[in-house]
Order: sequence, then C-alpha cells, then structure tokens
Amino acid sequence: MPVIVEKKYLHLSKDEVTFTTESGYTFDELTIAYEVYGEPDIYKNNVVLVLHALSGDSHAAGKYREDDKKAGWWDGLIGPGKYIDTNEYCVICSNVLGGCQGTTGPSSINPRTGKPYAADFPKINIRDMVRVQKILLDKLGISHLRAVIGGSMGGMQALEWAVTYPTMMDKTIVIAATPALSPFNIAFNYLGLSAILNDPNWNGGYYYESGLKPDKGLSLARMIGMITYKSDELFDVRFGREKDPSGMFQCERYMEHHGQSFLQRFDANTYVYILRAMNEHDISKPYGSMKRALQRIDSDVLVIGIDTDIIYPPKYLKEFVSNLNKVGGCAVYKELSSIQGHDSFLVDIDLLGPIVKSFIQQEQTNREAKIVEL
Ligand SMILES: CC(=O)SCCNC(=O)CCNC(=O)[C@H](O)C(C)(C)COP(=O)(O)OP(=O)(O)OC[C@H]1O[C@@H](n2cnc3c(N)ncnc32)[C@H](O)[C@@H]1OP(=O)(O)O
Ligand SMILES: N[C@@H](CCO)C(=O)O
Repeated sequence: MPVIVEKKYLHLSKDEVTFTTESGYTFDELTIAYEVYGEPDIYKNNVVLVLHALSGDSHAAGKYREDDKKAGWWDGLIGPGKYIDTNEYCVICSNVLGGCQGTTGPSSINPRTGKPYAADFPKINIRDMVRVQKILLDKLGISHLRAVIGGSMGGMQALEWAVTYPTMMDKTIVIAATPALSPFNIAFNYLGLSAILNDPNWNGGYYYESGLKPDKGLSLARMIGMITYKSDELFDVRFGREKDPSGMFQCERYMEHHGQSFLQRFDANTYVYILRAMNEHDISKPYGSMKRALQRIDSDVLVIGIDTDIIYPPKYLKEFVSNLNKVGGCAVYKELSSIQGHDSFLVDIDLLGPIVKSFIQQEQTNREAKIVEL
C-alpha cells in the first residue's frame, strides 16, 4: 500500500510577507508548496529538511493517489521503515523559490500586474531559496532540525543552511555538491541557457501570453543536462550502439524522450532563473572568504560523492571536507561507487540509504569537547 500524501501551500499575503531577495526585491505575496511525511515529536526535535535538485519539487515521497504511476522522487529513501524512517522522523520538503511546482516563481501571477512575472521576476540565489524555507519552518513552529539533506542543487541549499543558520541543525548531508559552483558546471549551464535564450519563442522570457513557448530550447537544455547527469559507462551498458526499427540510436531516443517529457513538467523561465542561481552559488560570498564561511558551520557534516560524477568530481568534495576539518569542523566523506553518474543519488537508494541512515542516527559530536581539543 503506498503512503498517501498531500501537497500543502503556505500563502503569505501582503501584510504577512517580509521577504526581500538579496537582489533587493520585496514580494507582495509569497506561496510556498510543501509536503510533510511523519509527525513532529512533542519537542519538534525530529525534523529532517529535504532539499530538492534542479528539476525536483516538494513531492519527495509517497503518492497523491493510490493509482499514481510514480511515487515522490526520493520515495525509496523516505517513508515508514525506510532509511529516513517517518515512524521516527518528520520529513519536510518544499518547492524552491523560483520554482514551477507551486512555490512562487516566474510563471506565478505578479499581483502588481495581474500577469505572470515572466522576466520581471527578481534575480534569486541559493540563499534566497534557503531563507524562504526558513520562513516556512518558522510558520510551522520548527526551530530545530535533526538534519538537512540534499543532492546537487539540494546539496548547495544544505550547505547554505549549515552556514546561514549554523546552530539550527545537528547534521548536514551534502550529496554531489560543492561550496561554490565550478567553472565546468557554469560552462555546461551556459549551453542550457543559450538553448533557451536563442529559441525563437523566448521573447525575452515574456512568452506566457503568446501561447508559444520556447519548447525547443527547453528540451535541448534538458538533453544537454541529462548527459552530464549520467556516465559513459552507463550509456555503454544500457544502450550500446543499438538502434530502433526507424534507425535511431537508442541513446538518441532516450535523449529525445527526456527532452520531450520535461516540457510537461517544467517552465523555461524557472530553468533560466535556477541555472543562474546555481551559477552564483558560493557560500563564501557574504563572509569575504571561504575560511570564514566554513568556520560558521556548527553541525556535523556528511559529504557524499559519486565516483562517476563528471560535474561534481569527488576530488572537490574531499577538498571541501578537508578544508572544513582544518578550521575545526566535523566532516566526513563517503563515496558511492556506481555507473549511474551524478544521478546516482536519485537511483542507487540502497547504496545511499544506509550511509544516510546511520549518520542521522549517530549522536551529534560533542562541540564543547571539540573546542577544548582545538
Ligand atoms: C533531487 C530531485 O529533486 S530530482 C527530481 C527527480 N528527477 C526527475 O524526476 C527527473 C526526471 N527523471 C530522471 O531524470 C530519471 O528518471 C531519474 C534520475 C529520476 C531516474 O533515473 P533512471 O531510473 O535511470 O531512469 P531513466 O533515466 O531510465 O528514465 C526513465 C525514462 O526513460 C525512458 N527510457 C528509457 N530508455 C529509453 C529509450 N531507449 N528510449 C526512449 N525512452 C527511454 C523510460 O521509458 C522512462 O520514461 P518515463 O520517465 O517517461 O516513464
Ligand atoms: N537529475 C536531477 C539532478 C540534477 O542535478 C534533476 O533533474 O534535478
């Protein structure tokens, strides 16, 4: 029997919104889409905040209806008796600011114009996303987190959480992400951005009312992204050089499928805003140096790399762990060995799950003892 879950919305009206982006825009209204799995304990001390990646959403686990074709994107990890056991923990996941799955984003109606924000949506960054999640937790009365966890852009948010609100969580789990986005990733993102921005229907982002969407650009951007989330070995094993009856390579069909199906669930403006937010990701920015940013981290940190990840190679993740420990942090590195590439964290749940489970359950390091040791 699937766990039936409900998507909820926190709507903040003009009188209630106090959120200003780092770029200086104050929203007149804000909606945050979120889901909750499990129950908070009486002290609300068992909450795990899950942060989604680029194309994810608040639907991390369960099904909305029994006959849904698919469950949430981390359903293998989260649920009763699963690695993040919702009999023990209360898991919360929300759609990011700028998203297109219920939280205010470029396709939402701008109350100042009565039309979608489109390119009038303000510039956002990963810290803005995190500050909006903090508003949600405040409204839910949650002031302490057992853990924050996320992969890829979710890992960037987890890091920002650890630096921005360092005493709020016991544990931070960062999967396949780095403290600042690498130039290699920025270059790949440039291809995705170029695909959308050069689509004849782009119209500077103001395409909602024309009925003509920049679908070609968005599907090309997704296909470019998909290659970076996989691995050479995976494609070799899965598709080889096989063709379908029409003469198309299976790997080409696969790309085509993902490019087309993305159009059913994603908005081109959200893609552009989120890629730009990822490009700016750098936890050191508000603090003047990486060392100062790392010194703020107070939680135990688990960093998980993937040996075949071409966009977040393990060497950067190990370097981050080493730098954090050098400034008195308490970080460990674990690696998944998988042919799945970057997407391993979404696919290899039985490799990832035991590592996550034991880390969340472990006692938090005694920080006072640590300070004395230093
Ligand atoms: C952390 C986050 O929040 S991310 C949110 C989750 N992300 C997504 O849902 C994004 C879309 N999905 C994906 O990227 C992947 O499905 C993952 C990463 C979630 C899982 O990866 P995998 O289990 O390897 O799935 P895979 O990459 O094979 O994709 C399966 C799809 O490809 C299709 N497919 C597989 N082989 C072929 C082929 N030769 N030709 C055409 N289509 C193919 C399948 O029919 C299936 O289609 P469907 O998704 O429409 O049902
Ligand atoms: N494949 C995942 C991870 C990207 O980093 C996604 O689409 O969000």
